[in-house]
Amino acid sequence: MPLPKAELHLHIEGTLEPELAFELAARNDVELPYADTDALRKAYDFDGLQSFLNLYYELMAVLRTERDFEDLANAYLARAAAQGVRHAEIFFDPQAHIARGVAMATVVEGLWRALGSSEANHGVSTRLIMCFLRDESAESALETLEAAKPHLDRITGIGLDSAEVGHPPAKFREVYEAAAALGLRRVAHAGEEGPPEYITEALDVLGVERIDHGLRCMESPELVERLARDRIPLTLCPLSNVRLRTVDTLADHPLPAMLDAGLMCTVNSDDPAYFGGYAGDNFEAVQKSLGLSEDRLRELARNSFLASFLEDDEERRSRYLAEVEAYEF
Ligand code: HPA
Ligand SMILES: [Zn+2]
Repeated sequence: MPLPKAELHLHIEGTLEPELAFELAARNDVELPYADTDALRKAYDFDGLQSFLNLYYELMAVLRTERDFEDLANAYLARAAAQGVRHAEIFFDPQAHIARGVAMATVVEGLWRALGSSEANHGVSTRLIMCFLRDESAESALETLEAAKPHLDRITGIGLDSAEVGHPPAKFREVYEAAAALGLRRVAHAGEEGPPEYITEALDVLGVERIDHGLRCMESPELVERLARDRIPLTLCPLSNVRLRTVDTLADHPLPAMLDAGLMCTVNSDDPAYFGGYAGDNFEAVQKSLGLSEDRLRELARNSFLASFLEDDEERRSRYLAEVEAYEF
């Protein structure tokens, strides 16, 4: 039995495996510019975030109907469950779909068909986090929040993703304030490719409760001290960092130094179909390459539940935490 864990950094569009991409392309009569799954997999050779994002947005063309989003989410939940994920807080990128003529309702209700029955079907509790694309305008983010208003019973929080450098968090101050007023939880990608200042800005200007990635905090001792003191969760994605060349190899990943510095780290998969592994694969990879002790692995699993948005279900959180403490390696 794998170590029980929560996944807090997972883009549902990044779980689109080549086989499902071709299945949906056939179903929706969409032509993909790749001969087959092998040819597509050969395109998974990224030299940074933008080269990945180009393919990530291109493949979304196959997602058209509620059923497509439902199938995508069910495929992820089944794989995640098999790797010990007991709770998943799932990002989605509505602007990337609305721009292609796919309505917010199609995306959210399609995902919900899988998420709403996930506990019964997969034994995984879920939350949905709507991300704004930071390389789109602040006005577009506000329009997206407006479009989401009929669906807020399905949506727990907001996030910020896509191309980071040149798009500082403060650009989205207004939409984060509006979302907070609606009772939405707030997270943001920061310090993946962007500088440590973006992490500080996400905390101070956007009021985020967790930082997605946050790797580059290690360049600022003052920031590390603050993040550790305030127990700000960082949702790290080790295999993603290697594939997007944020670190050279897994053995060079700063996770051990981050844990030693007292940072509240969690381990997640980001876009598992593209980066070579799901949540459990990421745990296994850091265990093997970084020699993390069982205590450290248990700490990472414990952190994932402590950092999750389960405040409305503390009984469940306690149950998950008890599973972590009782786990035998
Ligand atoms: O790793 C990522 N970083 C930024 N934006 C993203 N959108 C999907 N995955 C990512
Ligand atoms: Zn991400």
